[in-house]
Amino acid sequence: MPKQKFEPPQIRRRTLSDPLAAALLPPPDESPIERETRLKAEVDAKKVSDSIDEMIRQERNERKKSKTDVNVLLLGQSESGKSTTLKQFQLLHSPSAFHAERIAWRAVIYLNLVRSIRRILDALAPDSDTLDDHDDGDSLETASVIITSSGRPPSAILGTRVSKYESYRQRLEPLIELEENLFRMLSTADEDEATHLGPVKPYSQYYRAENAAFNGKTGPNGRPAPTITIPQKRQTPLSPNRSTSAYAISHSISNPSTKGKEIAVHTSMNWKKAFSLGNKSKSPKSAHTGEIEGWWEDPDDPVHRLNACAPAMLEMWRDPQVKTRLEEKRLRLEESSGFYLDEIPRITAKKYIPTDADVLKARLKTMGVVEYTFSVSSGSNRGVEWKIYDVGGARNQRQAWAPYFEDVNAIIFLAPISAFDQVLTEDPRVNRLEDSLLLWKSVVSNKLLAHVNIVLFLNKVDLLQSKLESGVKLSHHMVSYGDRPNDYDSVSKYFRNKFGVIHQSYTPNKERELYIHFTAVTDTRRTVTIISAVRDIIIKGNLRNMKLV
Ligand SMILES: Nc1nc2c(ncn2[C@@H]2O[C@H](COP(=O)(O)OP(=O)(O)OP(=O)(O)O)[C@@H](O)[C@H]2O)c(=O)[nH]1
Ligand SMILES: [Mg+2]
Repeated sequence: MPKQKFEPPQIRRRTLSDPLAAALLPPPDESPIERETRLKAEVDAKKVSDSIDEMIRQERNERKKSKTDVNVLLLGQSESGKSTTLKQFQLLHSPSAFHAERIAWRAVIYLNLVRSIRRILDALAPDSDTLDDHDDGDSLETASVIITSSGRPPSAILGTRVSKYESYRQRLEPLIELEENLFRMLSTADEDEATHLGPVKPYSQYYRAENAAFNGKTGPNGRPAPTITIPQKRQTPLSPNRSTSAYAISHSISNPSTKGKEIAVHTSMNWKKAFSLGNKSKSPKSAHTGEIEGWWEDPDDPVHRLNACAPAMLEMWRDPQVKTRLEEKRLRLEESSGFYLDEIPRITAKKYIPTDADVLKARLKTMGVVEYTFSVSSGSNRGVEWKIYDVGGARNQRQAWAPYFEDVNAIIFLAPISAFDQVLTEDPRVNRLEDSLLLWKSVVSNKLLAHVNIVLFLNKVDLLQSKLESGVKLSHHMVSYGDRPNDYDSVSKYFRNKFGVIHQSYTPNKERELYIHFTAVTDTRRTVTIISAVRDIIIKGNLRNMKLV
């Protein structure tokens, strides 16, 4: 090996070109005593400098340790249960605010019920046998439809005739008009609120347009203010007529050609006010005591129409021929707003006030991002400020997620494992479970999220259980399941393993622990326990990450 050349002049020249280095050079005529003094001064200066560095480091650590914010992002496909999870957090941490808002959900619950009725009528219609279920994107949203190779439910071709169909249709006709009217009312209840129809724009477009679509309104951190979307079958015109009662029925707005469109209602601070059915609605307390007149005194309130139609609704829902027909069409209304059908007399009562459970089950599609802040007043998490972000899970909403990845400390990912036999509303060619698995893979493999704690909620286990018990076979929809037993234990373990393996294989951080819970987030008792456990996991994970930084 050739000897390396030593070239001091060059080095010296380069060093001298650096004014700081030149200033630090010892004087050329330095005596030994001066040199000793200088070196000692240098050692002392280094000690001071090191102790300052140490102080800064300690201060930074302290600051991190006392940092009180925990940001949690709820992720998952549409209808996975994110907003329901958020409602559980609200119910647990701000129960009085949650109760105060129950009344505002009345309109949404009415809409959910009326939609179920319309879907039953659609399914009973004699000519519906000739329809391919995919024609109606709306019905795919929540109904479980098993698709055969021909693309049609197997028994839909030869179906039971419901002898009283025509009578039901006529008696329930007022509800179809009421549905349209409720949409119109919700979207115009507050004149100051921006309301818009049509497809949802990606996040970037909202940003670029400087929130033109939101009338210039922005949420915290300059991010677009959130909106909530109610899926609807028919689009209604948006010409508020403030001179008439908010509930007056218009017979001229029916427009079936626009079915499947969605209506978006702005959800800045006033959205719940907008949903409170006008200024006739009174607090639950006054409703009970009867001190003040309530909405039921208003002849135009939707409750009267619902109340009048209740006997027909009840009769239809209990009709054995209807049950058989729905089974034939494989329309599983219990997976969506169907649960209100079991409560028709209570929900259509004139003085109906939604219960906590009703609110938890009310379905409103999220558009944009909803933020909820709370702090815990006792226990080891005391003083910690939590921010939970609930995003829209539909495909056209997912661009809005990325800006939240930067500050997030933990993700709760929801995968509805009951959905193995369903397809996406936004793309009926895609199986919902497959979409969940792909989404899961992209979240766990994301490098930006490498040090973010992830908690997985395998959700809707109640529906999974009843689906399996009713005989729906997982292997018909996931060939890889093979001939394993079709019971809840085996199926749930299979899903747990499937999601676990994806995390293990794709996470950029092999140290990351994955926490998996089987959940039914509409069930408050079960969910409260899980939320407490999750809070502790997140706090511990956060502390661990701080020590690593
Ligand atoms: N039976 C049952 N229903 C559930 C469960 N979780 C959510 N739901 C219902 O499923 C529907 C959809 O839930 P959401 O919380 O609105 O879903 P999301 O993930 O917020 O949906 P997007 O806002 O569209 O992204 C609601 O009607 C919920 O009540 C569950 O575990 N069991
Ligand atoms: Mg939601």
